[in-house]
Amino acid sequence: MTGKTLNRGPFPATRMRRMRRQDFSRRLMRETILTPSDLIYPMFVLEGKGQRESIASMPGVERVSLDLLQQEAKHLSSLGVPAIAIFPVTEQDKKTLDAKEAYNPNGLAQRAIKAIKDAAPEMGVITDVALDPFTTHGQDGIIDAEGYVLNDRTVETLIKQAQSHAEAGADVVAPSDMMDGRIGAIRQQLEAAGHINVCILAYSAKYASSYYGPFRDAVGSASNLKGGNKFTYQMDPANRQEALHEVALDLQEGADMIMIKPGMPYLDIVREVKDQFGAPTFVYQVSGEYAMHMAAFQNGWLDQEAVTLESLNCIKRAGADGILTYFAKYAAERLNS
Ligand SMILES: NCc1[nH]cc(CCC(=O)O)c1CC(=O)O
Ligand SMILES: [Mg+2]
Repeated sequence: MTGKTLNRGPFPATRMRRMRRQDFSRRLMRETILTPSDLIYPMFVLEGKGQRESIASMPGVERVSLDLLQQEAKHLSSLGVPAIAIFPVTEQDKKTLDAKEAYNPNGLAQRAIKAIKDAAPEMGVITDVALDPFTTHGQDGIIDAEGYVLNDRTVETLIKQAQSHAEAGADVVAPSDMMDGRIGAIRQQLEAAGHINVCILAYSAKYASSYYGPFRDAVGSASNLKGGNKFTYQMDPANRQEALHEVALDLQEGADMIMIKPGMPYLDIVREVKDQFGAPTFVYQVSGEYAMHMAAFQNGWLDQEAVTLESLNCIKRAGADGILTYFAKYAAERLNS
């Protein structure tokens, strides 16, 4: 090193740091701005009154009865969160092999829809169309003697479930089951029944992910599943082109919105789907993603506010028009403050 002069090279005409130097110019060049309007809050609902249960693997998330759901809906509405996605916790004795509780007009999900609409009519209500909360084995469909999930037999039941949600007042039905042809079948049924303005949010590229563990604890399907998996219908995490194929089919069949799930490990898929189709694209930051963030926050290893908002902002930057996240309420509170 001694005796050598520093070669500075040509004087830089472009200094990228000029625009980063002050807050005003950082704000002017910011490409992605997260707002409460980007967020959808998934909520677990329970029977009863004044009931509130915590979920060990999802600190800060609770299962709540319908009266508390109504209070939450009003609060979320005042924060500017546009929609709630509801997930019923079905009592064990209502689970059957044919999952008929899924389309009970007085079922918990159907009453939850009405409860939200009564309390906060402006709140968008999104329902989960899938059979796993209603089957004794925790699979998303009707099974044969070998335990294989039967596609067309399951779709027959999903149609009834979606229609019952529409009749209860759902704005959006969201099939999360990954049966083939269900979007077209549900669309046809809704049209025939006069529910022409009910939207379909298709979980189009839903991967067979191990990040769903805490959700299965939350809805109580983990114990029913008995260590089983969903590899015969959900997608292999190794696949990319298959996701594009799935999205293309769901859009052809009449989906209004499509979803990629999980979120953060799958943002390459989000970008590609958004670029290729340009349709309203949603991302589910799932229970396992929430759990690992919370574990780090609770240990003091990561800063909760900064990391939460960064994670959501990055999902939006990747191409999401909206994000289902258990951080929706927290993030909207932070964004409003
Ligand atoms: N139809 C089931 C369903 N709907 C939403 C989730 C997962 C959501 C999450 O992990 O937050 C799952 C779990 C699964 O497929 O087993
Ligand atoms: Mg499909």
